[in-house]
Amino acid sequence: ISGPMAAVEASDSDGKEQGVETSVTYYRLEEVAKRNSLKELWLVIHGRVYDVTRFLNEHPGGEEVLLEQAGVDASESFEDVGHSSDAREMLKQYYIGDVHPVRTLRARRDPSKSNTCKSCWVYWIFPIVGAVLLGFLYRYYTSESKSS
Ligand code: HEM
Repeated sequence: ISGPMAAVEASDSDGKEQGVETSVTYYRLEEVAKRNSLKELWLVIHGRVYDVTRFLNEHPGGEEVLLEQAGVDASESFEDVGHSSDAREMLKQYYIGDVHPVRTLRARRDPSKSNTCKSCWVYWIFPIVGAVLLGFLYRYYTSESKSS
């Protein structure tokens, strides 16, 4: 699954005209993680995705720290610094969307995934054991027929 998730439009009286402003684009963390270079740098702060590519050389804290947080959840490091309210205001201009709430979906999917994996393991181990056994049986019988 790749590409930004379909935009979900907030209901608005004139939704069609305002669609671009009122819609929220959801990005999966995998999508954000790909933008981890100087060419394209996204990071997550409090569930929101920010494209800070053009902010890199403007950041008073330097581009190094942003590169370190590239493509990941930077909420903690952002708070640790104790950014000013000015800095928080600046976030808005780099906001591009929210993190897709995929974790709950995955949590639901994972147990079944491991279950099917267990069973598929069983499915291929039986034929292999069977084939080895057949091999031994074949050798046993052919050696017996030779000796007798
Ligand atoms: C888009 C996100 C960010 C914005 C808009 C931003 C903005 C700013 C601004 C305006 C300052 C100047 C001080 C202030 O006003 O608080 C600053 C300082 C600083 N920022 Fe950020 N920042 C962001 C993300 C981060 C992240 C993820 C880190 C990771 C550690 C970080 C580390 C720092 C540090 C260390 C300073 C202190 C610089 C100093 O004290 O000389 N920033 N940032």
